[in-house]
Amino acid sequence: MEQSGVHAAEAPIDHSRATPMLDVVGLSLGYKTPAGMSVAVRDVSFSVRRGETAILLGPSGCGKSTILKSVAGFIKPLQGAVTVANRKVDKPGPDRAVVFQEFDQLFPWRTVLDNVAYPLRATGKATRAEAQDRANLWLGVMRLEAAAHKFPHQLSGGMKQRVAIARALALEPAVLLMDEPFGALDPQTRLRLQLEVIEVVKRTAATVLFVTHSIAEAALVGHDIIILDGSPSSVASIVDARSVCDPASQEALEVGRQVAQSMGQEASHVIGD
Ligand SMILES: Nc1ncnc2c1ncn2[C@@H]1O[C@H](COP(=O)(O)OP(=O)(O)OP(=O)(O)O)[C@@H](O)[C@H]1O
Repeated sequence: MEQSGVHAAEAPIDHSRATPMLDVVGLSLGYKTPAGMSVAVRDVSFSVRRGETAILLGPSGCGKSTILKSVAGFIKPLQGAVTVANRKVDKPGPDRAVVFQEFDQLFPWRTVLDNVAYPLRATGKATRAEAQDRANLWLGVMRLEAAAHKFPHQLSGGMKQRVAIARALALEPAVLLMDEPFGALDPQTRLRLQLEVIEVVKRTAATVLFVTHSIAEAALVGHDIIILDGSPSSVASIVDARSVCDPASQEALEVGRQVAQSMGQEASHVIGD
């Protein structure tokens, strides 16, 4: 999103000219275990263009979160590299912000406003007054003005996730990383938040890497759907979902079918996932 803020990219993005913001090249990742190195991901390559959302999709345990953590800088590659805006990632940094699935990722002792403002001050991105202004702005974007002075325990799960998203976006990261952010929500709230995130991503030209194991969510939220398979996993295929605007549309069904086929699943699974 780079210094754009909310005002930035209200103009539509010309995707044909969009350049990669995130590049993952030949990435292999693993975990040290008592029995030796356990390789989780092998030779994964993909890129995410500026202002677009890429989905990591695949069965449980295929390495989606592992890749996301590596992009965040928490896990070092065994091989290959991650670059964000042409800078190699070797540790966590302010150019990447992460939203997790868990509702308890907020500071319980801080108000909603302060949850969003505090990281801006702590990272030196803003003075106290600027941080408050920016936090108020982003609470507005996520329709949370009325909750500004509440504490996390007074919020619903969906509201907590919206605060976590506002907090991440307020940092104006080059890449926003989302690890199943709506996985613990009821279907109705989940759909509402999916549509809100799509709208905010469009307005702010955020570049997003989004983990899910829902085909329907992938088809709705993503521009590209990166399908992982195998053990250790690698990229099985990448499906273009740019045609999908409505979860109930023919286009959504068609993309869902393509994805299901790549994952070796029955197309009927798509509708109910
Ligand atoms: N800390 C760890 N130590 C050892 N192995 C791990 C660790 N974390 C994950 N793994 C293993 O790495 C592989 C990939 O896990 P990961 O959590 O990235 O998968 P995932 O696709 O995100 O799964 P899910 O959809 O269930 O969240 C799995 O085999 C998992 O058991």
